[in-house]
Amino acid sequence: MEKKPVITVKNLVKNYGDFAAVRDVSFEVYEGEIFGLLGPNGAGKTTTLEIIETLREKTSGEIIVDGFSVDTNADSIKQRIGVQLQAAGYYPNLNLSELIDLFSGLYGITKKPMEMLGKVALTDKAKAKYKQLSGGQKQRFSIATTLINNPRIIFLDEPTTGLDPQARRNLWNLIREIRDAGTTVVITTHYMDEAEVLCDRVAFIDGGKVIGIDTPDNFIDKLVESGFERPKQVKAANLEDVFINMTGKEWRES
Ligand SMILES: Nc1ncnc2c1ncn2[C@@H]1O[C@H](COP(=O)(O)OP(=O)(O)OP(=O)(O)O)[C@@H](O)[C@H]1O
Repeated sequence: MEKKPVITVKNLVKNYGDFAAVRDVSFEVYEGEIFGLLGPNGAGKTTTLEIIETLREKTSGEIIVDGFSVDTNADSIKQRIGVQLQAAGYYPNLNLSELIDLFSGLYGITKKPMEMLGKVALTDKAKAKYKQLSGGQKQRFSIATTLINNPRIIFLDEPTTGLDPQARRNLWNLIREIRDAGTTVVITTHYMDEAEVLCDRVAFIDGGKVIGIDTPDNFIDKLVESGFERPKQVKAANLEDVFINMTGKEWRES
């Protein structure tokens, strides 16, 4: 199948004063994939994402999102993407249903709150306030808000940080469903197990530069071919398997 780029980043540079946070980043994200940006703290992932999202100015380079340049068509890009709000953006006195109404109004569109909440299995929480939700429910609600404007691409910055193993798996399934429904997903994560099972392709960023880009499988195969071996025989299960086995495979939220 022909891979069609939906995001093109060419020679992106971002300096904060004398400090070069992004040094020369180039990559493409293909339509319909889950694309992971991986790298150590401070590598420049969030800066890169925020520039693509038109929330931050670049120093130089070229960025095209769904055919539009961030330089000349930032508004068209904003209409085509979904970005997670920081928790502070959720007005404390409104319930989930009212928040969806509010955000729909900001986009100038009408969306049925129950339909949006249904996409993330939160209809029974329609009358709850954001602060009353569990960590997993908060993340799911936040993902629902990224879908309100029927975006072509959504951006998820560390969406599973702090979640328990079941909630994490539940969120992976949700993200896969969103991709399968035709939305491209760009995600950052510090969990390599998550990137391995979830991402179609990943880019490693370090010191403001892309140091590798490929499918997780290809990266692992190449490392093994190079003679790499794990220092210790890996056990057939790990502590996370024990956790899931003891607390039940089904996701729950008490
Ligand atoms: N507004 C700013 N002013 C100055 N320096 C900044 C600013 N924002 C980010 N930086 C610096 O730019 C570098 C890249 O930060 P960025 O947040 O993009 O990294 P990251 O890869 O997302 O890290 P993390 O994994 O910790 O979220 C860091 O050294 C950071 O301190």
